[in-house]
Amino acid sequence: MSSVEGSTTTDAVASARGLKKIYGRGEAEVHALDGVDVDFGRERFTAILGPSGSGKSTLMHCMAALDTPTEGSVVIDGVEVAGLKDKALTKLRRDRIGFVFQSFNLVPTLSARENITLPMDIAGTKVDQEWFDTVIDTVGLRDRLHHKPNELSGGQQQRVACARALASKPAIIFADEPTGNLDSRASAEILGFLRRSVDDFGQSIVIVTHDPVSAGYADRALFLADGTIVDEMHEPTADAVLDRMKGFDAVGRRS
Ligand SMILES: Nc1ncnc2c1ncn2[C@@H]1O[C@H](COP(=O)(O)OP(=O)(O)OP(=O)(O)O)[C@@H](O)[C@H]1O
Repeated sequence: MSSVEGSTTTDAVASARGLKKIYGRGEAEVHALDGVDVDFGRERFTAILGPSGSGKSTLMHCMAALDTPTEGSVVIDGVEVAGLKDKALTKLRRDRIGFVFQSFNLVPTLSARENITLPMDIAGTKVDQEWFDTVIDTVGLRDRLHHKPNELSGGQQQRVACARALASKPAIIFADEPTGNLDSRASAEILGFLRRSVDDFGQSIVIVTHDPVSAGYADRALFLADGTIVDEMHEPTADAVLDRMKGFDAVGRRS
């Protein structure tokens, strides 16, 4: 087992065992994930950190069933992802997984409201109005619902993306550098909102971040290097995470 002791727990909403991802062949072969065992806790906020190229995005994409691992297993909310047929995979992604991208990924021709309800509209699921109201009030979007993405600031667009992820009450939300394109004030708003959705609504969240301050909002920080989990921290503070990151040398290993 290559993960650090303690990165697996019993009350997990998402788990990986022996996760490997190899890109390319022969001399161009890259082991982006090199045997990851990890559990993401239910109703917990987890941050994944690590140097550039350490495999953070690959791990997120494999966990969120957006990419297929070369080896190993991923279980989301009790469902083994490997071997699911297209229809079942689409249903898993739609019903149990939310994803927030660094670049917002909103549909430019739709209003904020339409973007938020789009996954449910496509699935033919009825929008739970009470929950919709709770979500948009929490992210402070009520007076922006009829605006198109290009009429919104970056922070507002990311709030729409977070509301879209939350609206279907997924088992877990993965967010890949959700504040990477935002200034510090908008970042704090988004992270505060993600934190509240864990504390108030019992949402489970995993984010990838380069930023120790962002990791400080999480319950747990995991550190990746060279495609494996090399360390973890419970109740991380920005200072403690910064100190830990200074312990990586140029290729990411603990110095
Ligand atoms: N589609 C791909 N084809 C080939 N190699 C890839 C591909 N995607 C990622 N890689 C390689 O896999 C490794 C891990 O990449 P990944 O994007 O997961 O790292 P990361 O930690 O998210 O990096 P960053 O912080 O820079 O976003 C890197 O060496 C990268 O070059």
